[in-house]
Amino acid sequence: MRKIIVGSRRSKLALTQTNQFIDKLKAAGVPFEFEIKEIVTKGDRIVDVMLSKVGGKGLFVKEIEQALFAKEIDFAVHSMKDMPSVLPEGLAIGCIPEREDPRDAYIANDHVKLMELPVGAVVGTSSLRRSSQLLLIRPDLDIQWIRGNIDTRLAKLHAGDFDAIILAAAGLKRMGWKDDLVTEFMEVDECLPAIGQGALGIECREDDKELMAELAKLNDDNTALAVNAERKFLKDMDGSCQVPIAGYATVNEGEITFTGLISSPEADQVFKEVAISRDPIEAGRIVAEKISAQGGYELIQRVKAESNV
Ligand SMILES: NCc1[nH]cc(CCC(=O)O)c1CC(=O)O
Repeated sequence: MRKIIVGSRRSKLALTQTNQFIDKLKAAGVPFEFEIKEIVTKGDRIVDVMLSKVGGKGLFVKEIEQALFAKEIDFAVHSMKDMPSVLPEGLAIGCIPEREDPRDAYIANDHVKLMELPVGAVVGTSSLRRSSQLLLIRPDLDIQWIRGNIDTRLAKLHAGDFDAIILAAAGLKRMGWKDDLVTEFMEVDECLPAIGQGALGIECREDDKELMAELAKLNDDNTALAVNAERKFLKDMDGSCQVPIAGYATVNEGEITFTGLISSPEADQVFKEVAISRDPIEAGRIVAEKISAQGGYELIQRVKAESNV
């Protein structure tokens, strides 16, 4: 029986996601043995710098992709939202399993609701996407950067460093946290999720046909359609962590409804558009075109130029 080496970052969330996916493969009767090989990525080593300042998305995947090319590993389980919009030549997404909750979770000390926080309350997030959308609802909040894994962030919250924090619901649920930890789940129309949030992407070598065929068994067609629309938007907007970018698609009987958003970091300029199509690429492209036509593309270029000086 072929032994598949699975690469994983060594964070608790990454290892949990990897183990849960391997369990699903086993339950589907996939005829392989599995061994996990832990890989430390640049993103794991940088803890105190704002991610958007040090190069964004690629940080968590580069070392893993090198290990794939070197055949040290056969596949890796990524959070889709950490994956750049274009994969290197020779690598492929073997499957996109069913999506977890895509929403952001607002967690406050004493469960004080977002609209009931005192003026100037301190909210922790390290995501420009979350902070800019939060400022649209509560412009008075004092948003401060928070880094570290889920446990670290919760500890900082409970120690009183913050009045509230925002985390992805998917990470919390996969780690086994119960819903009562969360003060409010932010609905997607008030805080549009990150591209791919809640979804996993299984990355492998494109020429490993034997593995690709087995991975395909765990593909969730609707999640894949939705994520493809979201990632087309990301690609067309030339998205990077420097600009708040968000996107979320749902699929109903083959029809994809995709909403994309770009905003300035200060949230004084926000572009949000919707497209409906049966083709995910078209859905993503139309929203990107609409937003670009209104000045969204210039906004991205401006923010990029400013952050490079
Ligand atoms: N940015 C890190 C990251 N990448 C994926 C998740 C959670 C799981 C997911 O979104 O699929 C998280 C944590 C968070 O944003 O709270």
